[in-house]
Amino acid sequence: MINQILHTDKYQLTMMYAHWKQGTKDRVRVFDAYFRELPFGNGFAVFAGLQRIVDYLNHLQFTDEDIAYLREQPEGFDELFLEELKNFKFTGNLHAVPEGTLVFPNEPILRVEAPIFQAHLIETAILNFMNYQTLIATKAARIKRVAPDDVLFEFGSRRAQEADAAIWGSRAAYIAGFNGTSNMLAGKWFGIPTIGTHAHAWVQDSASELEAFRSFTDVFPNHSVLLVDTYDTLKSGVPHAIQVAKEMEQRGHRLKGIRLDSGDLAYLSIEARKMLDQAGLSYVQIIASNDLDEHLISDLKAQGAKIDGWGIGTQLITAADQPALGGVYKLVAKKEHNEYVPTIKISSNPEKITTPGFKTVYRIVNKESGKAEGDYVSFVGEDVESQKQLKLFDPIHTFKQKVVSNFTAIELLKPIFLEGKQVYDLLGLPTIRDYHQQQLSLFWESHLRKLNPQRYYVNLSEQVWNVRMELISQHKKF
Ligand SMILES: Nc1ncnc2c1ncn2[C@@H]1O[C@H](COP(=O)(O)OP(=O)(O)OP(=O)(O)O)[C@@H](O)[C@H]1O
Ligand SMILES: O=P(O)(O)OC[C@H]1O[C@H](OP(=O)(O)OP(=O)(O)O)[C@H](O)[C@@H]1O
Ligand SMILES: O=C(O)c1cccnc1
Repeated sequence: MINQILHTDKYQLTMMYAHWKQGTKDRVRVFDAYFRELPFGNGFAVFAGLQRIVDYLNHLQFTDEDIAYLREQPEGFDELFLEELKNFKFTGNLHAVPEGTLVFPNEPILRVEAPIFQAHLIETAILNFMNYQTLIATKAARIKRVAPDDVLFEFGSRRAQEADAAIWGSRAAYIAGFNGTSNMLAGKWFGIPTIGTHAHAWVQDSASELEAFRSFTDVFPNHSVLLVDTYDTLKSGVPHAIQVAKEMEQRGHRLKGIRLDSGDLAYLSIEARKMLDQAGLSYVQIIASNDLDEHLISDLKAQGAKIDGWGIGTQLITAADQPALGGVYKLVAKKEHNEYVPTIKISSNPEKITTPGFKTVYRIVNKESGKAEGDYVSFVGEDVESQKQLKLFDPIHTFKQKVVSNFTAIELLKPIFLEGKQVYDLLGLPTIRDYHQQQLSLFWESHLRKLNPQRYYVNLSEQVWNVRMELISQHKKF
């Protein structure tokens, strides 16, 4: 991977410089990364982005060219500071939840503990990778929920917000259960199965539609999916596909599928299915594409559409109905004399008040039902695992509470880097996909449904809640 050290906001560098000037650059600080609101009105988000974050941290280095560029800046960075940057490397700790984990608002998904000099620099890139990939994995999970048994193809490269988004978005969709991508680079880099049909141009460029189908299937006798809507789907495209499929049968081959890319996909798929079945071609699959998303797919299913596979591009890869996840990276503790001193950011908007302290997060799973009861944010070092009972209460509406016993507390944050060294072996994509499915099985259906899901609570331990309240009253002059 490439060195992206200057993929940061300028204010990170100016704060670094100011710390360097004041002699405070090595103070160790703790930052939490989290988001405040779930995207798409969904009941959960799917964390993705860790692989890229790990690559990024492993390759952080200011090159001579980077330094020369910084030297040109009007702020006039001191030569000794630029010299210092030459030795820059990440020496801190990073904890994160594994990719594929279901995550919820206001819980730390990632925790950085590092000299402030480093912790500032990496904020922008970490949020950039986490926000985009988590957004796309979440969108993909919504699509997967409405078509759990169908084949889902990610077709978005041409419409993605540039190349990185296409490639990493494709990976995020695969984590959430997509079956393949049309993007060859994503296939090469990540081992995602690649698939492709053909474009209208193939048909337009041939002497006739029939000729186009014959020549394509001659070249790919076992992998052809024919696009049937170039001229007239039911009068021309499907009959020609049937004719060619029958000819293929004579040679011992099977047409894999047809693709519908326009018109009324419910009506056309039902009619095409009938025509294929009547011709004895029930094995030929019907793939649909055309600006699809989870709403359209679920609507098409309700209309009885006979579609086996879905090619999904624009709406998925651009998260068109909510193109950004508002994940943030906030200072929560200062390490002083080996103690973590909690720090808070107050806001007139209660949702923006941070949760102070050096914290971790547990998923509280009921041993009897096997289902998650809620997440529990505590200070690192609080003994959560061996407690007999745990009081879960909503941090804002504290009267909403329940006591759980007979539970397992699973710590979600795992050590990824310790003192700058990667200590976590990144999981392979098949393992991440399986893990994601296991994660889903921990949750009641009511939290997973697409429309108006039941809220899943993220609770604070009493200690965290008390410190938060103390700091609010210290700082806020009502
Ligand atoms: N039965 C259906 N119910 C609801 N939406 C549908 C149905 N069939 C298709 N759609 C969707 O309606 C939208 C309308 O498509 P569009 O305006 O592109 O028309 P089109 O017939 O596909 O024309 P074009 O040739 O320009 O692609 C698409 O997002 C498509 O997926
Ligand atoms: O619709 P999406 O979900 O983004 O999926 C990708 C689209 O890309 C291709 O279309 P093309 O680029 O040929 O343009 P079109 O939309 O006019 O068919 C394909 O035929 C799909 O329609
Ligand atoms: O292979 C396809 O059919 C395909 C790939 C990308 C975009 N649209 C269609």
